This record gives sequence, structure tokens and C-alpha cells, in this order.
Amino acid sequence: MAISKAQQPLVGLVGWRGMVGSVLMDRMQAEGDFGLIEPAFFSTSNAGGKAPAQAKNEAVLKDAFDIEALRKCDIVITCQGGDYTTEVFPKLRAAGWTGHWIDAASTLRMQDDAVIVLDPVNSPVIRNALAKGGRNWIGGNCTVSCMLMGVGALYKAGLVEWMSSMTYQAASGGGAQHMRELLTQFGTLNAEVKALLDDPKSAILEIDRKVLHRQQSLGAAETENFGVPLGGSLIPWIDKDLGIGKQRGDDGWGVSREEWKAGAETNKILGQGPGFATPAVPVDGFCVRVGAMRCHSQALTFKLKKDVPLADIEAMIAADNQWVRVVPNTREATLKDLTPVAVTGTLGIPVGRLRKMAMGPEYLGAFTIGDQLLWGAAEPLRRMLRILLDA
Ligand SMILES: NC(=O)C1=CN([C@@H]2O[C@H](COP(=O)(O)OP(=O)(O)OC[C@H]3O[C@@H](n4cnc5c(N)ncnc54)[C@H](OP(=O)(O)O)[C@@H]3O)[C@@H](O)[C@H]2O)C=CC1
Ligand SMILES: N[C@@H](CC(=O)OP(=O)(O)O)C(=O)O
Repeated sequence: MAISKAQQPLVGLVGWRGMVGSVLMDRMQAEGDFGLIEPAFFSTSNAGGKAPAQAKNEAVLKDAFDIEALRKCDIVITCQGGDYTTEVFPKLRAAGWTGHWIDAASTLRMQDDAVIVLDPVNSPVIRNALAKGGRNWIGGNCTVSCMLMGVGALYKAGLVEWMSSMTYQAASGGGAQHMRELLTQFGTLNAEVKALLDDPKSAILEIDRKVLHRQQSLGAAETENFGVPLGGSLIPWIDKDLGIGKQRGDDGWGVSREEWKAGAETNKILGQGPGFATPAVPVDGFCVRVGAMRCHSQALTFKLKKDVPLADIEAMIAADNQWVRVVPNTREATLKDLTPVAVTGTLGIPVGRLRKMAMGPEYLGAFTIGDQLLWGAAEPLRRMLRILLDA
């Protein structure tokens, strides 16, 4: 479907009131995107209700399962989630819809006819697919997108022999209820020892003992989302157990789905690996949930193909895009600029702790952070919309 230049394209928005969708709406508002489109707001729960203030001619919420209504859209953007995509996308295509589908969910990412969109990193891949009639544009995994926004320069320069990522992923990656649960747990733990904390002479090991006891006795209601306490703890497993390999020692044994995405999606975004002429770069590591709110952090180890001076690496990273910034590898700069609290709510992608590692001059260490609702979810979708509008 060619996007009409005579009138503003009809853009269906699904999932706009969820957490990712709300961030997307804020960004679209801030960038004036609504001035370029005719938005149609859809709902899975409130068809016929009042559309938000950004609505123009289509002031009533449409049914997000109404294939005929979706078919009228030039572009559909969905942040509704994988179950919705699984149910609606095939029906919409089967009904002959040829519009552009932009999606935050992981469902379609690895399909051959889908491009994982992160245009500051893979604009050539996107434009190549667009020229060939591509119509399925899927946002990448939040950790992968934030990582590539930070250190994509090293991949673009062909310098990476392999990379290992150790992640520290925020509660928001699980959704809004996970963020609430984390804060509830922190509150419960604080209440348990409040009197002791207020007394400067109380014994810290007594506080510690009470906190541990409370963590271990949290009720099912307080661990419903994470399954175990996260406040004052961590969880070294994110997403499904892929069950790859049948026994210990088999290739791929014991990888979590989140860890699998790191390698699969990094390579697909860069246009290398299966289906591309360039071979994949090995990317692997461990993904860990920590008690941060909405920024994903990651410690990266690179094996570079050659020894490149650190100053050159810093310059390359800093010049890659307008959002990345190199944080000097000092304690003071790290504490000031390289924490989730410093980054949350911004599009900035700091990359710090850059140093050559003890293993040899080709081994590079780095630490990077990104707001997983901005570059990790909403912003690549918004920018894909603009690419389509400008095409
Ligand atoms: N959370 C994340 O970090 C990331 C999520 N994603 C993808 O985005 C999808 C959506 O994630 P997320 O935004 O966190 O999901 P949410 O649960 O916040 O929102 C999803 C939908 O739930 C419905 N809903 C029900 N109750 C409420 C409520 N009280 N407030 C707002 N919405 C409500 C809304 O649909 P309706 O209006 O139709 O009722 C909404 O669109 C995920 O499933 C995933 O596929 C991708 C990257 C990161
Ligand atoms: N799995 C991510 C969040 C997410 O939604 O990822 P994906 O879009 O790849 O399913 C996390 O928990 O932090």
C-alpha cells in the first residue's frame, strides 16, 4: 500500500494507553507527529469509548479486533503485546491488508519478512527492505536496542570478533505490575525494620536478620509477578526457559530466551547472520533482573579483531549518533552520569567504564545504560513511523 501524499495517512494506534504506548504517545506529541497523521485509536477493552485528546476526526475508540476497521489504516502501530499480535496480525494480512505494521512485541521479530527497526544503527537495512516492499517493522528487544545505540559503532566498523553482555535489567521490562510489586516489596521491608533504622544504636545484623526473614516470608500476593522477592535481591533469569538441548553439555543448553535474543536480534538488526551475506558475530551472556525501575544497564566484554587505541574507540563511539555519550572512566564521572537514576526519562545513552582488560589489548570492557521504555521500546517505533511518512 503506497502512503497517500494527498491526505494525511490514517494511522491506527493500538496499546496507546499501556506503559510503552503512553511513552510513545508522549514522544509523538513532543515531536509533532500527530500533526502529520490522521490517528485512529483502538482499544481491546473499551470500543466506543472516548478517544484521547490527540484524536482528530476519529474521536471514538475503535475495536482493536475489528479487522475491517484495521484494514482502513495505512499504518498500524501496536504496543498491545504479543498475544494481540498473534491473534490479529495473521487475520489482517489474510484479509488482504497491505499496510505497514509497526509493533513493539517480539512475536514477529525473527520472521524473514520482518525488519527489527533501530534506524540510527540499521538505517540501510530498513531502507533496503522498504525499497523491496517490506511492510512489517518490529521494535527490538529493549536490552539489545539500548546496547546497540551505545556501542553500535564498533559493530559498524567491523571490529567485533565476539561480545559478552551481563545485564542488569529493570523491573519495567516485565510491565507496570512488576514495577508496582518491586516498590511494594521495598516498602514492606522498610516497614519491617523502621523502628530499628530510626535508632542509630540498633545492630545492623539484627536489621539484616529481620529483612531476610521478611523477604523469605513474603506472601504470594507480594511476589505474584516476579515469583520471588526482587527488593533487596536479584533474579538471574529473564523470560522463558528455551529448553534448547536436552542435557547438560548440549549446544545452547540452559539459555534463557532473553539471552538468546541478545545474539539473534543483534545480528538481525545489523543485517548479518542467517539470511544475510555476512556471518553472525557471537553474542552471549547472562540476563539478570535487578531492583532498578526502568533503565536497563549492561556490562560488556568485547574481543576485538585487532588492538585499537582506547582513544580511537572512545572517539568512534562518541561520533556514532547524537544520543550516545562517552562517560570518562573515572569514579566521579561514573557516579554522576552512569547510573539508571541519571538516565531515566532521557534519550541519552551513556557508555562508560571503557578500558582495555587484563586478558590482552584486544579485550575491551564497557558499561552502558538506556531507558528501556524510550530507546528500548517506544522511540524506534516512532522513528519508523517518521521514515514511512517521509518515504
Ligand atoms: N514493558 C516493556 O518493557 C516492553 C514491552 N514491550 C511490548 O509492549 C507490550 C506492552 O507492554 P506494556 O506497555 O508494558 O503493557 P501494559 O500492560 O502497560 O499495556 C498493555 C495494554 O493493557 C491494557 N490495560 C489494561 N489495564 C490497563 C491500565 N490500568 N492502564 C493501562 N493499560 C491497561 C491496555 O489495552 P486497552 O486499552 O486495549 O485496554 C494496554 O494497551 C508488551 O507485551 C511487549 O510486547 C516491548 C518492549 C519493552
Ligand atoms: N524482556 C524484556 C522486556 C521485553 O518486553 O522484551 P521483548 O520486547 O524482547 O519481549 C525485559 O524483561 O526486560
